[in-house]
Amino acid sequence: MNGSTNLVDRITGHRRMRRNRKADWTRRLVQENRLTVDDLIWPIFIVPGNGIVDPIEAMPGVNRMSVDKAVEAAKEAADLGIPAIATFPNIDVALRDETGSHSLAPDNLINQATRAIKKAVPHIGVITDVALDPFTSHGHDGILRDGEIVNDETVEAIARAAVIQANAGSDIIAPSDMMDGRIGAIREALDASGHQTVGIMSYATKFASAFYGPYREAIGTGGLLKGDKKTYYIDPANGTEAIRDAALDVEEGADMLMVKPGLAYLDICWRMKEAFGLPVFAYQVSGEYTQVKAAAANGWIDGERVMLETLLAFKRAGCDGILTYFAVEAAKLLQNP
Ligand SMILES: NCc1[nH]cc(CCC(=O)O)c1CC(=O)O
Repeated sequence: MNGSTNLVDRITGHRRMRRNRKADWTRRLVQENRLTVDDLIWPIFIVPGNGIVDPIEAMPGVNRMSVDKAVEAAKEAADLGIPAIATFPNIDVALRDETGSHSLAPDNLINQATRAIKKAVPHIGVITDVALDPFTSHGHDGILRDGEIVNDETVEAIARAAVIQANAGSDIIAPSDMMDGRIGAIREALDASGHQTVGIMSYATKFASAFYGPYREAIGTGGLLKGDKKTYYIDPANGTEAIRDAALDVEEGADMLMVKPGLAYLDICWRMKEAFGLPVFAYQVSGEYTQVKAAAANGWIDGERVMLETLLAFKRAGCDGILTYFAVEAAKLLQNP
């Protein structure tokens, strides 16, 4: 067939997308988004004790670590160039109560971990979640009174806990509880206590999702949680409501925004970035991690490629970075592809 007058040339008018895809070098030249180690935040789980590395069954490759081991992990992350870690505690059940009061203990597990990590690895960022769920006997993120998660009292407690976390050396406070008014209250409390440089990464749009299952096993709230979190997390059906919720956090002084879960909410990532221009992070949560690991373990997908593809998808969706349990694995691959 005559190449210049063939059917496809007539249809496309000689515009062929495949020219830019024809070789590795053209593909590299036109690549729009790149994943780098600077995009990664590594969430880790802390348990009491010493020398403990306790595998989490539903999250193959992820462990609960005692503070000394968490310090080693933070060193490894820093050596790989990972900018920040996010810590989550699994505290003794005996220390959990209706109001999550142990969140206010200056020497609780999360604050111990922050102190130890900042002392040993000062140049890695430490992001601490300030929600009450690791500390409540019912597994909810707030104070439970007469079957209701009470907003304003929870906000007061969270703002106090934020100051205590900042005193321990936390660089960024990340409230994941979705109470109304918490960002403004935390900002005021931090500023009033001299922590003007401590940032706030708001879990601005956190959805009432089924993807959090393995995390609840990891911090030991799975069996405790009564009911669900639908009175404070966002309905997965609602995108516009999510943007409005994030807008309030921006007004109240959030420095960074987060979307959680990640992959099922890429539209929200994009809309947040467009709407506010603030740094936007996606949290690729436990259930997302587990899906990839489980399918890969069965030989049904190429786990490494799927991992990198999902992480890159967050960049394409406008995210500035990703909280991911894959952080170390991805960082190693990015160093030595
Ligand atoms: N404040 C709760 C909290 N903090 C982190 C996660 C989930 C993280 C994950 O699934 O990886 C959750 C959700 C929940 O248990 O309801």
